[in-house]
This record gives sequence, structure tokens and C-alpha cells, in this order.
Amino acid sequence: MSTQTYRIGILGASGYTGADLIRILSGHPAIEISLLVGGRSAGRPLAEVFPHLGHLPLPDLISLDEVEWPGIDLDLIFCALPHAASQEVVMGLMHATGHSLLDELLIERREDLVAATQKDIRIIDLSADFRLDDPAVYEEWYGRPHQAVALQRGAIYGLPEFHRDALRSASLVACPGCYPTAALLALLPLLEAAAIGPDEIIIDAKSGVTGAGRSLKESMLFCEISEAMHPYGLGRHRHMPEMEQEMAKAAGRPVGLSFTPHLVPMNRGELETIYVRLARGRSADDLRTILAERYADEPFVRVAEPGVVPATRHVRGSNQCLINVFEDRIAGRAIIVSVIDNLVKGSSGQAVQAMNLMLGLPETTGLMQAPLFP
Ligand SMILES: NC(=O)C1=CN([C@@H]2O[C@H](COP(=O)(O)OP(=O)(O)OC[C@H]3O[C@@H](n4cnc5c(N)ncnc54)[C@H](OP(=O)(O)O)[C@@H]3O)[C@@H](O)[C@H]2O)C=CC1
Ligand SMILES: CC(=O)N[C@@H](CCC(=O)OP(=O)(O)O)C(=O)O
Repeated sequence: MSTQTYRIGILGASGYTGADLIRILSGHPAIEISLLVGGRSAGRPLAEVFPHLGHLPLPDLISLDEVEWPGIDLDLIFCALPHAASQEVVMGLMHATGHSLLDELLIERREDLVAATQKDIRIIDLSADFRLDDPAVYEEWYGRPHQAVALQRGAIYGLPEFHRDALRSASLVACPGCYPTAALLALLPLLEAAAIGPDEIIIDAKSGVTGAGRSLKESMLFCEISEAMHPYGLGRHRHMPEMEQEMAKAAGRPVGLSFTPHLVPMNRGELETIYVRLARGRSADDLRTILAERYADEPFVRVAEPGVVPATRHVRGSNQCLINVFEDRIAGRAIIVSVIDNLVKGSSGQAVQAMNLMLGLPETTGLMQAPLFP
């Protein structure tokens, strides 16, 4: 393995995914964290914002305005900002550093800001801004026109198990949403094999509260979240078009999807119970075999032993996705359970997995921590 060290920046370092990126990367042998950018937390030492990371030798949080992009010495940036903010920041930093992706995509450069000799900084965006192929779909679901349509089209969808080769040479990666990650890993092989009916997929999802980010929201108050749970986004959650886009590619035709997320009183973790119709002649065991064969060599996706019910505790703090398939009492149907940690395989861990591919490092570097159990 190469002994080269790569210089990394994190935008949105004071958020939940930012904190987990720092946690994971601090154990990565080829990475030096050189830039940490916060929003309201800018100017504060990281040890004050995140005391649990205080033992690490890391730079203080600075604001976006303080970053001197032209000439900056970074190999890769994680952008863990909210959607909408992300697309503007990514476009801005590409202009400021004279990124060659702008030329490839024939985007007009602001020549005054271009530093001609600067190497391209690879970018991994954790927000939803570069996941959707169609700008009209983005506008419909995110309520505003996309401000960097060409970049949206030029980004690689960062699900390594399905886009590994494209990720190796990508300069802009769109990390999948947490709900889509758990669903797509369970369903794409089955759709590719035409083993399930693409018209009647029902995904019942539960997420821990970190899925909603760290900014204070009235609906996230302890007294209203603890000892309770509720569905949200009923019939219209913004992860639906993302899942439909990727599932349609696997099925070779549009899919029919019902998806209902629920907020449950736990910090991290995500569980999806997925109801599918079996294709003619297929059994629940067949689905399990297809998944087990598809993921036999994958380090981060595993089909549980027959009969073992995946639980969020089985993956907590790890980059693992654990899946299993069960017979339904109703003939012709099956139940699939898929679990991930939303902050690891659902965001920061998956982002580091993509980074390893982009930098030519072994894909598992820094990511083999076992889950925290119990
Ligand atoms: N949480 C999760 O499970 C997942 C999250 N994601 C996506 O990852 C991204 C980050 O999520 P998460 O870490 O949970 O979010 P948080 O709300 O926890 O953190 C957001 C970060 O962005 C900074 N920030 C917010 N607005 C601005 C702005 N206008 N300019 C500069 N910085 C800003 C915040 O700084 P400060 O707090 O200092 O103001 C903070 O560092 C989001 O796009 C989210 O949708 C994707 C998959 C899963
Ligand atoms: C519990 C909770 O609120 N979860 C978030 C999804 C987190 C995520 O993956 O969102 P992005 O698409 O923004 O990356 C939600 O439902 O909006």
C-alpha cells in the first residue's frame, strides 16, 4: 500500500455527519485532516464543539469566508452541508480553484478566480444536491431550481457496491441518502434479476434522530421524541425520487414504490422492513440466495444467517449493512429487512468508502470497525 498522505477538508464539520467523518478519518492511515469548516460554530476550537474529539490534533473550525481557495493544498473535500447550500458552495469552490470538471462540462469559468496550476480537488458531497439525474425532478421535490445543473449531471452516485468503477475516476461524488442506501442495497440485485415485481414495493422505514441533523428543531425536542414515534413525509418524502431513479435503472423500467419513514427514539440507526411481490416461480429463499451471492465478496453488505432478524444494534457505529429475507404468510410475497447506521453506511462511512476508491486506496481502509454491541 502507498505511504502517501492525502490532505482532506471537511465543510460542515460541526454537524453530525461532519463529526463522524472526523471520527472515522482520524483512524485512517493515509489521511491528514487539514481544513475544518463550520457555520455558526466557526471560530471555536473543535474540542469545545465536540469534546469527544478533543484528544485529536486537529485544526480549529473556520468559516467558509475564511477559506482561501485559490492555491489551497487539498486532495479531497467532503461537503457535509445542507442541500441547496451545498450546490452553491461546490460550484463556488470549483470556480475558485479552476476545477477541470468545469471545462469537461462546458461551464463558463470566472477567469479572474482561476489558479491555473492548481490540482483538481476531488469532492464528495453528502447532501441530496447531486443525486438526481433530472433537474426538473430536483425542482419538483426540493422546491427550487437547481443552481448547478451541469454539475448535477456530472456527478457519480456514490453507492460503491453498484458504481465502483465510475467512482475510481470520479471528481464529484453524490453520496446516497440514508434511506435510499438501506433500500437500494436490499432491492437492486432483486430488480436486476427480475426476481420481484417492480410495481408493488412497500418500504416501511425507521430512523434515529441524528438522521435529521444537529440544528435545533422544535419537533426534535427530547420530550416530544422520547417514548414516542411517528411517521412523516407520508406519501411524499424527498427520498422517493432518488430510490425510484436507481431502482428503475436496475429494473429497466419505472417502479411502483410506497415509502413511509418513521422517527424513532434512538440516536442513530435505520431499519427498513420491505414488502415485495415475488416474480412467478420465485420463493423467499431464492431472494435470499440472490442477495447472498451478489454480496459474497462485499466487505460492507452481508446477508444474515437464515432466520436471523437484522436489528440496528447489529450495525451500530459500523459501515455494515445487514439484510435478510423472510417468507410472508401471504403466498407470493416476501419480507426483507435491511439495517444500517445512518451516520456510517448511511453517510460518513459510505463517503469514506467512496474516498478510498477515488484515491486508489484499499476500499476498506479505516472502515473495518466492528459494530458497537450491545
Ligand atoms: N444525518 C444523517 O443521517 C444524514 C445526513 N445526510 C446529509 O448530509 C448533510 C449534513 O448532514 P448533518 O451532518 O446531519 O447536518 P447537521 O445539521 O448536523 O450539520 C450541518 C453542518 O452544516 C453547517 N452549515 C449549515 N448551514 C450552513 C451554511 N449556510 N453555510 C455553511 N455551513 C453551514 C453547520 O454548521 P453550524 O452547526 O456550525 O452552524 C453544520 O456543520 C446534509 O445535507 C444531510 O442531508 C445524508 C445522509 C444521512
Ligand atoms: C430522520 C430524518 O429526518 N431523516 C432525514 C433523512 C436524512 C438523509 O439522508 O437526508 P439527505 O437526503 O438530506 O441526505 C429526512 O427524513 O429528511
